[in-house]
Amino acid sequence: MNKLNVSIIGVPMDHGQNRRGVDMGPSAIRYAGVVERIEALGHTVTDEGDIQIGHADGSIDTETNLRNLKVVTDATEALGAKVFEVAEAGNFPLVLGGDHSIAIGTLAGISERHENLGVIWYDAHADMNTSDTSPSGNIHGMPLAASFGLGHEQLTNIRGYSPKVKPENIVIIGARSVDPGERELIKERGIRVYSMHELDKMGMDAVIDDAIHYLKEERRTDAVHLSLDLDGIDPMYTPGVGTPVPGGITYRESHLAMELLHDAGVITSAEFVEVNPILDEKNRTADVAVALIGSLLGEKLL
Ligand SMILES: NC(=[NH2+])NCCC[C@H](N)C(=O)O
Ligand SMILES: [Mn+2]
Ligand SMILES: [Mn+2]
Repeated sequence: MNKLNVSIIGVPMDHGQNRRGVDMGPSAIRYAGVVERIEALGHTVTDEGDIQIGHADGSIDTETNLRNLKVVTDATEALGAKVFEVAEAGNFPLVLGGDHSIAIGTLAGISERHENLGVIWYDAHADMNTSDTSPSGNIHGMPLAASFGLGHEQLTNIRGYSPKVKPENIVIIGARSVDPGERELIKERGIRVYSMHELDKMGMDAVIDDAIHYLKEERRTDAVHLSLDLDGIDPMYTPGVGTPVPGGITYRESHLAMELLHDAGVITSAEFVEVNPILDEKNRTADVAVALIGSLLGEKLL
């Protein structure tokens, strides 16, 4: 099997939403043994440490309807630079969140190196709001829209270019909570969504197969980023998330998904986000994140 040089980048940020504690996600995932788990598979791991995150007061700006815009912009800019640097060096970027707003930075760093990036968004949510449609002002509900160029200019223009991805190169898996503005965008931009409905009908095996075929054969993407929000999984397995939605993907289905993605060899970068140790039970959610990272990077029973 292909051995990787994995670069771990922690992003202890909780300013993209309003439940404190998700900034401790990177420590919890490290504590759950992520480095050892990856090294045991024969990969080399460099822990690049954490991106510096500023302070913010948590208020929503009345003019922009955005919470903590400045600090999120600064953090995603710094993350984008780091991701670009490690990817340029030939390493596999593995970003640990932190709330999902950090994906704005990850995608900014990754996409700069690719003509036709694909994205798999494993999430209960579509994260496709803009400041105009957001019910919360929370930037963690906006990274996908920002990455295809919609929303506040400071969010769309990280690293000085926009858009980062084509909407047709995005696949969402696990959606079950979608806001009205997001629903419109999904239809209008032709974004491929495997909601819980499709997952139940087709099964995870066929969903991943279909998604890979779509991204590689139809869309001809030259790299695929996996953005995995732990709330995509059912909260009975991952209680430590800020916006849990019942009726989610199971633990077993999620492992199968990671194994199939590994076997297909399509994923070129990944991030695991929204682990909130304050809301968790005995670090279970971080343990699931580490186990899924193991499967994604080649762990097998026998
Ligand atoms: N990354 C997440 N957990 N996002 C949750 C977003 C929830 C809701 N759609 C919002 O815009 O506020
Ligand atoms: Mn989510
Ligand atoms: Mn999300």
